[in-house]
Amino acid sequence: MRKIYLFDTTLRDGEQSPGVNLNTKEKLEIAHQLERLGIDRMEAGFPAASPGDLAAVNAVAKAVKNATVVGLARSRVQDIDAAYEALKDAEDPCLHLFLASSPIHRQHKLRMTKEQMLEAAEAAIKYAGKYFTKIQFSPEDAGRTELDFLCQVTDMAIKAGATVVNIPDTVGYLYPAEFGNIFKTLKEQVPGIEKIQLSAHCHDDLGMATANALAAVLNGADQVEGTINGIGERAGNTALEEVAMSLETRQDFFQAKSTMVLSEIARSSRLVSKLTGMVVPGNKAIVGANAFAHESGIHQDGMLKEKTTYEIMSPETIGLKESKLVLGKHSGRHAFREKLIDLGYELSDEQLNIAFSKFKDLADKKKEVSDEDIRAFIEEKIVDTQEIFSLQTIYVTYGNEATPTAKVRIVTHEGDVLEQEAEGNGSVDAIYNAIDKATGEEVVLSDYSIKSVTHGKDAQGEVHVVMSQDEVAVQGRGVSTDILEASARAYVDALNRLIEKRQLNNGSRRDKIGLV
Ligand SMILES: CC(=O)SCCNC(=O)CCNC(=O)[C@H](O)C(C)(C)COP(=O)(O)OP(=O)(O)OC[C@H]1O[C@@H](n2cnc3c(N)ncnc32)[C@H](O)[C@@H]1OP(=O)(O)O
Ligand SMILES: CC(C)C(=O)C(=O)O
Repeated sequence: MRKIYLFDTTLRDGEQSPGVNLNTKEKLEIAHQLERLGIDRMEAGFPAASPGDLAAVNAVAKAVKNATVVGLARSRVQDIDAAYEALKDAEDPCLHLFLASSPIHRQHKLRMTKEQMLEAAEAAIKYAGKYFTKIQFSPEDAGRTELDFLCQVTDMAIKAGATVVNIPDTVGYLYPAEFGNIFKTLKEQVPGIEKIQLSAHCHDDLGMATANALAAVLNGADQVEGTINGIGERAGNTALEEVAMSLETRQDFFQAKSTMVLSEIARSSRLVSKLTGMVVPGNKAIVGANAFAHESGIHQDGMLKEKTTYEIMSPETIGLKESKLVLGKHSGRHAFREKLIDLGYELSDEQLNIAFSKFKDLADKKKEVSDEDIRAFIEEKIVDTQEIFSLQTIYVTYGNEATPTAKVRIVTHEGDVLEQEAEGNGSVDAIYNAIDKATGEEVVLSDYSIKSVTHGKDAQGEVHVVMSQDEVAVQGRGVSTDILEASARAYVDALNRLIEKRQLNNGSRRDKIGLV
């Protein structure tokens, strides 16, 4: 197996993400985590950018013992001097020099001819050779550079003393076959190429940063550059966790490996996200919240039977506890039953069917059904199988200048339909008056409270009521994504408990119910 060196530039190119600014303490925290992650080389910053960055690179250079610490510099004396100042205390320092080689950059940005570019880069590499034994040279925008000129640049860099030549697809322009071909060509055509390491630095403008880096590996690259979570200038860089997991998962194909400590991936991702403020998208490969989550019934059933049906990697490998089966509107009975068992509910098949249809109703209203949601409706509905009254529909008319009215339809356990309409001093009061009229019950409501049991905009509201009749007091509870529905359910629940109690004491008073 060939070893692929990992060069992390979270602290340099990653920090170039708009809005990201890491202070020395934060850079040190990430640097230490990168050491735990087993990164070979880490680019700590661009010392000539500011005194603050010079100090931060210096702090990382002093602190890091298990990786090469790299500083970036333009091909200018003052940048190289600043980098030397920053890296002089490192155990294993490396200078990263760059100068653009593409026609667009030569003509418009540097205003240099090919010859001037070659001369300036050569002079810089030679000057840096006085201070550094490890020098990486990058022809910026190599991806859009004439291939024969890129061979010339690489040849010059090797002869001037570079130890690594890094090929950047600076603007994420190339396709994997094209990028791979650059490495193949350099390997075939540049004399002495075997004396140095070749490296790939890709950007994700067309979503191909990882694919391009892996194409480079297949064509002889020794090193891949990237960042944690793929952060970086514009659309970002190759995500190193994607490269390491690709090499691990498809060893059969790549015949190469990295020494990344895979179980530190999740922790590294969380730390970088926290300190940079860059949220990891849920669907991000490897480290997104959904990368090991399954929502649909058929997938969940497959996962419960054999995980490899829908997972090519295991979450434990990257330091996560386990895969998640997320309950939502696409979930099926297998996953639902498993969740109930996890939550400590053992239901009969009949109860499971009732609960499953309740769950589907709720899932139609909510994006994701949480454990609290399930507990709420299981405790509300399954425990209470004896329903004298069940609420079928409510309609409420409300306007701040009109009297609220409510119309309810209730079905009794014998199948009778009770429908009534009433006014009230508020929507809830109107609902309760309509239920009283429909059921014929005379009760005193002594308490009403409402709270949210789940989170977010589609949270479920839980209503508690306390009512009494002839000195018998009961509580009722109702849960719904709609607070008026939760209020109605709590009231009907309390009525059912009241009647149950009364039946136990006195026998049935169904004669009082006003049927429609
Ligand atoms: C592809 C990459 O990611 S490269 C790294 C990009 N990162 C950064 O730029 C972050 C740090 N940069 C900075 O803080 C500033 O740009 C500095 C301190 C480096 C330079 O600032 P300034 O001196 O004000 O120059 P400014 O950034 O406006 O312009 C860049 C100059 O460097 C030149 N330049 C660009 N790249 C190189 C290079 N590799 N070698 C030599 N000169 C270069 C430009 O042609 C331009 O020169 P000019 O002033 O003669 O026209
Ligand atoms: C400095 C170089 C390697 C760079 O960041 C790029 O070209 O994207």
